[in-house]
Amino acid sequence: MGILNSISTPADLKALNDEDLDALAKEIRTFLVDKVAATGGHLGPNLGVVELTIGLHRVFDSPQDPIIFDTSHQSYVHKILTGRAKDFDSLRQKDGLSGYTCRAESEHDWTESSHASAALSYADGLSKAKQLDGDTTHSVVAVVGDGALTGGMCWEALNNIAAAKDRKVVVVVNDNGRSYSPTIGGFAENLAGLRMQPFYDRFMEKGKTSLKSMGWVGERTFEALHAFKEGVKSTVIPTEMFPELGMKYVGPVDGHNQKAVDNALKYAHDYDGPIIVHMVTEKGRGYAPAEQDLDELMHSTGVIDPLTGAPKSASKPGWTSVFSDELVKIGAQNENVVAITAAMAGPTGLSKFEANFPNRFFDVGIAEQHAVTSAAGLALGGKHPVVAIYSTFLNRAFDQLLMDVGMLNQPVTLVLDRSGVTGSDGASHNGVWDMALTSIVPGVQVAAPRDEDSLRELLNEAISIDDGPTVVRFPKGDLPTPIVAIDTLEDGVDVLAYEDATEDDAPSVLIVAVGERATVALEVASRIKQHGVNVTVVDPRWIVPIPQSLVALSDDHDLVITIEDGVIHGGVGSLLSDALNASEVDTPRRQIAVPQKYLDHASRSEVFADYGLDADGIETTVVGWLDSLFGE
Ligand SMILES: Cc1ncc(C[n+]2csc(CCOP(=O)(O)OP(=O)(O)O)c2C)c(N)n1
Ligand SMILES: CC(=O)[C@@H](O)[C@H](O)COP(=O)(O)O
Ligand SMILES: [Mg+2]
Repeated sequence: MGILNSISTPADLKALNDEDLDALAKEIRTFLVDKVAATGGHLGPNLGVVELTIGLHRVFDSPQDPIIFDTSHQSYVHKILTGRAKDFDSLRQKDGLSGYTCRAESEHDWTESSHASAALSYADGLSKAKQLDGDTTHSVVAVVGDGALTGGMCWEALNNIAAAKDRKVVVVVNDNGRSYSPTIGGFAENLAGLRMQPFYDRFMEKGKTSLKSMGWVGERTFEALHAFKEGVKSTVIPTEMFPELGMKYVGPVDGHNQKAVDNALKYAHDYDGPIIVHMVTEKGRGYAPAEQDLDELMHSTGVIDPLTGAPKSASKPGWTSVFSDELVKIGAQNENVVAITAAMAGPTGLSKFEANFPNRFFDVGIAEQHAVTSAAGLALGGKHPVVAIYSTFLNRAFDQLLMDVGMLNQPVTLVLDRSGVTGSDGASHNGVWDMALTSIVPGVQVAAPRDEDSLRELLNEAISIDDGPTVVRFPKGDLPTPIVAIDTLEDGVDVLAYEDATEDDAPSVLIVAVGERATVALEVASRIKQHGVNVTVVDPRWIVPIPQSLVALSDDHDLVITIEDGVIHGGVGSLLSDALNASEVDTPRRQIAVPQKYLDHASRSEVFADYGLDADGIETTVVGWLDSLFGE
């Protein structure tokens, strides 16, 4: 690690010679494998941007030239080169290094949301601010993946960036042909065409003389052409791409040839206007287990053996695998059921459905807004679409749910994996907003399963509903121990427990447990009955609209507590309180929910402990309420 240890700021990169640069890239790859194998993280994406990121920090002067990473899961090399190599043992851990760019960590980090396709919009705005401040020398650089480029915001931004010929915005397309799986769609095919276009043919048409007349770029291209004929794909072609946008295009550049990378970025740095640099890279490059992971090229790994890439701990069947299995069963029985993913078939459990029903499976790219409204279109055509996306990414498609699906009462089922606190991916990945958001949609029905059986039941129930949108939400991770209801009320609410205090005429507490929170609710009930209260625990199963039996039950109790894994504002607790108000039921109500804030990264259990959302914390809070309400 001789060279890497000598790099503490990007300035240290500028003096390195070719040999040292080559050695540095090798050392960074070794470092990435060693560190990420131990912590888990986005190994594949970062192995693919080593030379690209070195080039960025050699050519541009961060942070005066802001560098914005789209999604920023591929910003580990950027962090290494900006003085944070020493922190990688704490990657994605509580109080440790974030897995995404983080302004609190460094002046070199500008953004923090891990939601894709936003970097170009940030860059457009930042460059406008610079222009207003009279800064016409610095560039704003946005690194965007081919996957993220399938997101609509990118094209909204490009439309604006391309129009401002006097703003130095450098769009670096990190084209590895992959989201998780191969990137799909017309644009992706276009990029692939460019990626595969043998530069050689094109130049031969143009004639070498014309190239030589093109000055520096022509000379470099001519040299590269000869290099390419020996199989090295590194060339710089200033051609028009995106003709409808009129943006200058440089590339395709071999994103692992440091000289070609530096040349292309230098050209972009010196170019007085908006420019696209198309870098062709390989996700997982240089680490055989990643290169051999043909499904996802180790897009995201848990803790692995660095030598073999094998997971250190076997994954247990989780919520996603149950959904995956049940949807295939439903698809076999109902040919109108179709499935949609936004570039995440594997992580959302749709791969089995795709394998079984390829014609009824649609991957729309990282395009959640399009996914939801195209689902409305499929529903208008008589299908029952199941849109499987992570809860946090539904935020992107709220208007589409509200106006394109809900207003037309279309039978679209949204299956929201990673609902609730996910933890290690930080604030923008917690799926804590979906209950507050979806419950706004008139006519929507939202279900929250507590275990495997209820997930299977509720998924079937949701897909059988054909007069409006339905939502099924479940958390990340392993399945809880099954919880069997001891009773079921007329509107489907499951009674999970009656815990009786020993004291006569003890106050009665109703706990409404939302989804997976049923497990902790039962634990809390068994504890608080020791404090002289009778406790009933129920699981609504369908949480929107609020089941009417909860209103009657609340009226029969001295205190009603909702426990949910979602933000407190607009969650089930709020909805139940609204329903009680509407029925003039004045039973005291309290909410155990995620606070209305952006939560720093930590494990799910650490976040729960920090915010009093684990059994101990909930018990403490509830006992406080009991004392203040019923204390002697
Ligand atoms: C709006 C949104 N949808 C989905 C994701 C999940 N996600 C994270 S990275 C990724 C693939 C990104 O592909 P690309 O932009 O090509 O970057 P690469 O990993 O190839 O470097 C996806 C789908 C996300 N972060 N944001
Ligand atoms: C960067 C991104 O959005 C995802 O790759 C994210 O890391 C989700 O990870 P899990 O699939 O482990 O929840
Ligand atoms: Mg990609």
